[in-house]
Amino acid sequence: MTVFCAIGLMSGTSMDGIDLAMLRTDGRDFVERGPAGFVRYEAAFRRRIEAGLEEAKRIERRDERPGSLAALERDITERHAKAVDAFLDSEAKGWGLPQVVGFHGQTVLHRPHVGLTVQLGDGGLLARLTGLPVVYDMRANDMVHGGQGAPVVPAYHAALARALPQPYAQGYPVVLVNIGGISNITYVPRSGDPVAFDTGPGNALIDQWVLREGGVPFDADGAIASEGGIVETVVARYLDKPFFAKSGPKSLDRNDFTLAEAEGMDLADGSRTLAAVSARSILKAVEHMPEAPKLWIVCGGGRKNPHIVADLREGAERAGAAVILAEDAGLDGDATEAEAWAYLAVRSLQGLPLTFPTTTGCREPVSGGVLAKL
Ligand SMILES: Nc1ncnc2c1ncn2[C@@H]1O[C@H](COP(=O)(O)OP(=O)(O)OP(=O)(O)O)[C@@H](O)[C@H]1O
Ligand SMILES: CC(=O)N[C@H]1[C@@H]2OC[C@@H](O2)[C@@H](O)[C@@H]1O[C@H](C)C(=O)O
Repeated sequence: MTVFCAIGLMSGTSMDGIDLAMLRTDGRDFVERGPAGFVRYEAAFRRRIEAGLEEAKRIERRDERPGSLAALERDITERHAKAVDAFLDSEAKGWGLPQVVGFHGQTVLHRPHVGLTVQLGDGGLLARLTGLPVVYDMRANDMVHGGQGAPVVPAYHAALARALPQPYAQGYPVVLVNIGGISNITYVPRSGDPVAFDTGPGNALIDQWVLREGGVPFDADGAIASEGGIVETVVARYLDKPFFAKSGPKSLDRNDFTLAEAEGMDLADGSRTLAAVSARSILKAVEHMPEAPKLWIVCGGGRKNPHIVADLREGAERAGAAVILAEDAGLDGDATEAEAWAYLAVRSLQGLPLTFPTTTGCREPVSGGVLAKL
């Protein structure tokens, strides 16, 4: 068994900043989780990325960088390099020098139906700036092989689910749910391949709503939603969308769901209603799972919105399943995606599959990623 020390970097669809995490892993069953960190983007930079999403709509070939996107890609990469340097000097000090960096970059466009996914992130530049080998562009090869290009985290979710501490190790099928800007699930049966897909909007609509209606970037601890109620007609409008009737594999672009269905509510009702949309769209995913899960493990920033978690718990418990937070299972729900990128980089170095027919719809299990050496 060859164990690598790897660092993973994730800038997700919430566009709130860079998550960093360190792992020692063989890219298979052995995973020793290390320190994690986060560098927040200031509001002006988040707005630049948002503007970048608009410009990216013109992209037809994935290497095109129209308008400000080339400059944005360089700035995103430089920020990742600074984040790595600071992380190695602080949280990760003493954990050893990583042998590889797994670099997600920032998704600015995702159109799986035409085989196009674009992550801003210059792996070669990051390798030069950090002095470390970098594995990047880990979605593209999956698309070349007929996959959705997302979600890619399930290989790591499955490794975590197979190493759960007692009493949770009895709980199969286990579902790991990531409530990020968009939510995605990985269904892990007692044996066999994981099943995965995106489930719908996570926090992105809530963030957009509270920014527009209240001038704040997110509904911290669900405080705004606590003042409001669920408008069921709005929930129904969202859940009636054809996306929810489709079975997986399926994946979303951040702009596939908008606030169009939410217009007319006041700030608090909107926040509460969109939290319900987030939870119920995750629960609807059960319709597309091979069996009803026994245990849900919640990762991602949305687990800090108590309304999302309460709604999810209520629905899951009604179906006889338990809902726990990542931390209850000894995990770090903020770091899971960054850890996954570290894990996937090690798998990429070894030529192991990153994705499977049951996770992205690729024709056969495929590896991926591009290695930028020094
Ligand atoms: N204390 C909190 N209370 C409520 N919501 C929170 C809190 N902290 C974070 N969030 C939500 O979590 C979001 C960030 O989540 P996360 O970091 O998991 O997303 P991401 O990694 O960008 O997304 P994705 O998984 O889609 O790539 C924030 O934008 C916010 O909406
Ligand atoms: C194209 C893209 O960046 N998709 C993200 C997004 O954020 C959550 C969900 O949609 C998931 O499919 C994916 O990220 C996770 C990390 C993944 O690939 O597993």
